[in-house]
Amino acid sequence: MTHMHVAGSIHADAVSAAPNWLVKPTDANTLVDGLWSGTVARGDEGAIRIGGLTVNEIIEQVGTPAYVIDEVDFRGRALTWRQAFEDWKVYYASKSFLCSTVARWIHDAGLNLDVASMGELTVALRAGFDPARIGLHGNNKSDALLRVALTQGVGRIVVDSPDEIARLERLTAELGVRAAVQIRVTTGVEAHTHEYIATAHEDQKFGFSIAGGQALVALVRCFGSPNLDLRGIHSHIGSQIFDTNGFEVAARRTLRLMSQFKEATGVTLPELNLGGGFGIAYTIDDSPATAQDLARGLDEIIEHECRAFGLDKPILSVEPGRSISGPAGTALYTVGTTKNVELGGGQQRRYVSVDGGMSDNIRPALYAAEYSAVLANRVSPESPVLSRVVGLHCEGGDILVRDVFLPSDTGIGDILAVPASGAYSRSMASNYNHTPRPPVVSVRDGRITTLIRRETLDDLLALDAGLDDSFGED
Ligand SMILES: Cc1ncc(COP(=O)(O)O)c(C=O)c1O
Ligand SMILES: N[C@@H](CCCC[NH3+])C(=O)O
Repeated sequence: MTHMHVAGSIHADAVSAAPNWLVKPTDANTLVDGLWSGTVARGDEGAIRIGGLTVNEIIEQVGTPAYVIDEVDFRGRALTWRQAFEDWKVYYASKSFLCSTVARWIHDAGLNLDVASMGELTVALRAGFDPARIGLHGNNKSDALLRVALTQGVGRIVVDSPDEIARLERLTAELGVRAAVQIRVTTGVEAHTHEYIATAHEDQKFGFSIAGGQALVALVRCFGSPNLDLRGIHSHIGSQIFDTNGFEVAARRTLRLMSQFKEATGVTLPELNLGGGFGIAYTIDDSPATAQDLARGLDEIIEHECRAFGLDKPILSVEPGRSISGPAGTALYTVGTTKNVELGGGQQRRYVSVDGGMSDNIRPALYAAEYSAVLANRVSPESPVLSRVVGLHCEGGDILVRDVFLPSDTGIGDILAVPASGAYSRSMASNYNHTPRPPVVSVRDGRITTLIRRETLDDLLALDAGLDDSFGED
């Protein structure tokens, strides 16, 4: 199995060599392979085209900032994951991006769906997603959420704590139903990613510890519980991970736990879910594995470990989110102001302010995540200069792209395109500074479809219970 570099597009102290995206390119207009969704290319007129439309045509209809999903790319990726992991169940992690249309695309492609809140579950059910193909996550699921899951027939509930086991026992008895459950375990794997998105080390909130013994206790307790149908184990080690060693260690530790459970009860657990977290390319330094390579590698690991523990191969699942939705999305912004800052030693940095910012992409501020950007509405013959793409919010840390070379004449009214913006951008967007959230549109064969409309100031004002309705009227 391939062993990739660690940290990917997230700044980590461990990254020592200067990243390639800090090397001045000969032509800043080039669209680097691997960063853009499938139909993106520069048209003859120089503007970027997505789904058969130039960005100029797209923004004429939807404005900026906007998230643009390349429908063919998104649906193609979903299908690729399902085909690559053919004997596995593939759950699309809806937290990366969900709306009713996306839920239907995922359903049509034959994938299952991972939801982690009442909101995500509600969108999925309202979109008509088969509840039996939904897995429910969360470290603090409320009675109300569990009730909906149990009454609607959600396929798997991934149990995260002893309190939740008790809650499920009470609710299943009350409702007269059984719940198919997996136990979320922490494997102690230190995933090589930003600490905020690593989830399998011991000192964090998710799951039952294998090393501490709580995971085995939880499994045995659920096994003995008449209304709980214990199906297996769930492990998720973190997100934006390139180094597959972590999955290997997690597989070994979860299978060892399965063999301990077999020793204790005589029963082989039928299912193992290895979670998501597979890295994607945000900059030219990221080289993610293909779904086919990942499937082959994970299969080999599981088969090897099952032989070693004398276990039958369980029914396996993965839960990719970012690797399906991320590369399919491009964010478009309009440049509003620029300024040059002297860095010393004759160096300059050009600040390029756009009409969005940390409210539509919090990842750079939250994880020091790196992104790329290009001038999208035209090509420029001017020399590339070191630039920083910043937003319009009242924060010095309101950075969208920390370091990028843009043509020196990039200026007011130009459009910037940021690739790999389909995951955890809209889904983590906020209304900071009372900023309405951008729309999400899909494009395909020259046609634009609104998936989520642009929020308006009226949407925001409607929540303000203290406002006089007649404000602004004559
Ligand atoms: C339980 C679980 N499954 C799947 C995912 C999807 O992760 P990613 O979008 O990085 O593939 C996450 C998010 O990290 C998660 O918490
Ligand atoms: N939100 C994170 C991923 C982790 C979320 C799920 N555990 C990101 O943007 O990378």
